Amino acid sequence: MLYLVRMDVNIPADMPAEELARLQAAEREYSQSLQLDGRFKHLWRVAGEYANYSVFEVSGNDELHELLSGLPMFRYITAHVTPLATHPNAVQR
Ligand SMILES: O=C(O)C[C@H]1C=CC(=O)O1
Repeated sequence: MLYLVRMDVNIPADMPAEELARLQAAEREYSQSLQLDGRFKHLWRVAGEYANYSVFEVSGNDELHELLSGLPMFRYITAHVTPLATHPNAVQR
């Protein structure tokens, strides 16, 4: 199944810079491992916001939840999940 996920990231203003750098490095490593194994299909920054739109291809809700809750930044992320279905007018490429 395909899911569109908007993630809004809210890092506490008082988080020490070293802790933030460690968190961002862990996030990159985890995120890129999912991109490389093919389950994290797209990752786009929302221009001007600390937010992203992501597309995941996974077996279903449980696997999506497992991946999202594994994000090192999960506790600082508000995620809005939209399941995607096939549009009948979409040109198959
Ligand atoms: O948008 C962000 O920076 C948070 C995040 C979620 C996946 C990822 O690689 O970074």
